[in-house]
Amino acid sequence: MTRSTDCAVSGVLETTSVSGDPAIRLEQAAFGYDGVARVERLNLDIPTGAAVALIGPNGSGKSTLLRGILGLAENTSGRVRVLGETPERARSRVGTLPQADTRDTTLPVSLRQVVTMGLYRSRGALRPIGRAGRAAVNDTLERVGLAAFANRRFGELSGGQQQRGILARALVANPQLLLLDEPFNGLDRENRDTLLELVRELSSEGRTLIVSTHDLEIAQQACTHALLLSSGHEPHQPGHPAAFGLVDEALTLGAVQHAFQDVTVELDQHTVTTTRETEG
Ligand SMILES: Nc1ncnc2c1ncn2[C@@H]1O[C@H](COP(=O)(O)OP(=O)(O)OP(=O)(O)O)[C@@H](O)[C@H]1O
Repeated sequence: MTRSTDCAVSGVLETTSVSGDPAIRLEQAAFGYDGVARVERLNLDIPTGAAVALIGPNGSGKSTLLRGILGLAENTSGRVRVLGETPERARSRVGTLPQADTRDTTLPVSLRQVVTMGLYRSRGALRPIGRAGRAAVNDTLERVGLAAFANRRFGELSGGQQQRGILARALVANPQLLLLDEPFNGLDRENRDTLLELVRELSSEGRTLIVSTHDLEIAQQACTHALLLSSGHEPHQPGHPAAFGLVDEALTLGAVQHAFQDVTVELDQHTVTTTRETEG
């Protein structure tokens, strides 16, 4: 099936070919809060198995879009289908990694307990985890390289280890779709590379991922597709897509300039200082 994206930029990918059922279908969708759209004009299919870099300046609506896909931000207009269902019904099959600054690291819980929480979404908190659940927690901790830290208090782990622990929580229930909100923020080179490798692996297993990031190099290294959001050009105007498609085709200089406006961005390892454009 072929559908058109609602791209505001000429010269970027206008049409994306998609085969099979998309993991996410957005039809003129908008998401926001208290009846006010914060990101809009979303008209695209995210193919099953794609790893999508979600890129855009601060306030362009990346987190709001991810929350909308989870059914946690209002779908103020249009239609959204996630894994063939409404966001609320699909939620138990979706793993999430929220932004690091939204975490409470003061709670007296171990890393193992944090990862185990990832099983509650699909099973409910009252059902015992059982042997299979404990094995899933151990395997997932092994996978993210944190088996040796299982009983360590979560708040005592380094930022990079916490990030991998939260990823393990997202992975433990074997989700088909993963939404990672700025997972690379604040990571040193080693943790960044480990996480990059994990993202590639998860994608090669056929899972669909959306990874929000400010780093275009990460998008190019780990993702198949890119969705570039532009902030509204007037204050309080909702964000909207500037480009969507295969990563090399969507991340053109024109699309990046349109999305980032006055911000300095990195493109193909060269620093590009973009200038404000008026929308044509
Ligand atoms: N809970 C909320 N209630 C009302 N408005 C909100 C809420 N959360 C975010 N917003 C507003 O929605 C807009 C988009 O915010 P959002 O956090 O989705 O952007 P973002 O692209 O993820 O930004 P950043 O890169 O800074 O995380 C902003 O204007 C923000 O102030």
